[in-house]
Amino acid sequence: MTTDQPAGYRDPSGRHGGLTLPARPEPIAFEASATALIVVDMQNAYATKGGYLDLAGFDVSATGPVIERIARAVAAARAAGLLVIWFQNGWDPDYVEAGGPGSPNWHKSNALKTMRRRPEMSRRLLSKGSWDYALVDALKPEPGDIVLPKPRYSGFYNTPLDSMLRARGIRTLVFTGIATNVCVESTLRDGFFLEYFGIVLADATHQAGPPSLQDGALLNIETFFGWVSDVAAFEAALAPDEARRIPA
Ligand SMILES: C/C(=C/NC(N)=O)C(=O)O
Repeated sequence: MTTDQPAGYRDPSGRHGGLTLPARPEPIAFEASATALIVVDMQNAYATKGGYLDLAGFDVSATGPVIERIARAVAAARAAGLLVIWFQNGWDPDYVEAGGPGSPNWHKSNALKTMRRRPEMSRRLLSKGSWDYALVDALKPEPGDIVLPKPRYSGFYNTPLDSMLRARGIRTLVFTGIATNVCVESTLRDGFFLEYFGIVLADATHQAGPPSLQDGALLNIETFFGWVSDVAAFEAALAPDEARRIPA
């Protein structure tokens, strides 16, 4: 849906843009040139059987359709000229970046806990260069995209993400990926504090844990931190005007 605002218009409230995305709790305006699509941690670790989440006992059996919908969102974003950013979560093979016992990450990371329980997995889970760390085969960054390694759940923590976004005038972040209740929500929350407008495409995300965590994360986001939409609505909002016109 287009508005009659002039090109380049910036609403001082930040809710700028000539495009409108139907979303909960209300539609949100955005501008393609000021929006990035973020694909969170679509690595074998999180989306493939035999990867970290699966080995740690989390259900990854429903990630196939999520991968397909992420591919659709990426294609729609690229066609409309949006910046696409791929997060990759993990650490060096010696896990120095993971922090030792002095870091809460060492105590809470289920990947690190799994490796402590099963030493034969050591250096395999979420370590840079491993199959587990690699993005799933079906999703491929292209030239012009940004691939951003991150060492903690939030993509803003100890990464150049904020300056990369500011340098490009990005104000709206559209999230896809895994896990809704961990790295997606953590990054969207940090973005909220840094004045970014965060939108989750719910059907292009998947939780770590029971489905109640997906529902809880989405409800929390739409109530307190951002907006929740879906891939079909995102595609329709980005479709060229002619595609939106109803035939006579
Ligand atoms: C549980 C978990 C989630 N990561 C994510 N990408 O949301 C982890 O990294 O341990």
